[in-house]
Amino acid sequence: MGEHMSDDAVRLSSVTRRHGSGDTSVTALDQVSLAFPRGTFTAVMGPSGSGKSTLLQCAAGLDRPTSGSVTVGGTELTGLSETALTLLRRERVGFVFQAFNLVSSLTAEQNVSLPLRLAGRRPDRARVREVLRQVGLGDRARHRPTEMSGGQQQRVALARALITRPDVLFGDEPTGALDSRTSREVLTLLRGMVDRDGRTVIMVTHDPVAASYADRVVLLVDGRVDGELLGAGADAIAARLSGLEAAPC
Ligand SMILES: Nc1ncnc2c1ncn2[C@@H]1O[C@H](COP(=O)(O)OP(=O)(O)OP(=O)(O)O)[C@@H](O)[C@H]1O
Repeated sequence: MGEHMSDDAVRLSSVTRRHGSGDTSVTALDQVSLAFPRGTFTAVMGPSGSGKSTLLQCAAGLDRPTSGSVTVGGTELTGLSETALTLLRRERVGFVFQAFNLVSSLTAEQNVSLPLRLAGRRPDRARVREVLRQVGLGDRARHRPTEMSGGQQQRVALARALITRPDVLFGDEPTGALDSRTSREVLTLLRGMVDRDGRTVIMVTHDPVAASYADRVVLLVDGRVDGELLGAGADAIAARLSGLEAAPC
């Protein structure tokens, strides 16, 4: 198979990430193997400190595993130079965070164009407008973040993440700062990107309602995969999580 022919947008094989050394070392991820097939929406959940952010960071090439391997769109990240990793993150990976991280002095359109400019590419105005239309902000292209609601700002961040047509979109608590109605709007957009456009979404969340929009919930406990829920509703997810939180250490 050619390197872009993989059915998995992201794959982790026996990924271990240890911080520090000796007695004080912390194993944030312990032999984690997971595949994220193209065109699927996965939520990553687990108690605080279970390794969710570390998983996301390793999967996105922002952090390097101590051992094991990660592939994004069929490209093996182990052994890539910092420059190659930076390029990969710029072109093949999209991010949305809890804090929208928009540049306040720039309009929506300029914020969305930014990843292309950083990559030294000339932004195609029609494409920028098209992506803004896809997130329902076709009429806000000239607005600055301060002139928009939280939900609108997160949709600009989504458009910015999608402008390079990434292999995978990562969300670290993307609805954490939004009220429940606005969260639902953003989650419905993410769901639509997977269903309509075949995109791949991997999202860390603490919210069972947000996780219920995913096809699959991966549960982490102490840096290990503790199980998965497929097509589960918010109540079933909440029940499973409360079982984890109550478990003795
Ligand atoms: N840079 C670091 N140095 C030392 N330990 C770290 C570092 N980053 C993470 N850890 C530890 O690794 C473990 C996993 O952390 P991680 O942030 O991935 O968990 P999390 O599930 O995302 O937690 P939360 O839900 O609280 O954000 C924790 O014990 C954490 O203290």
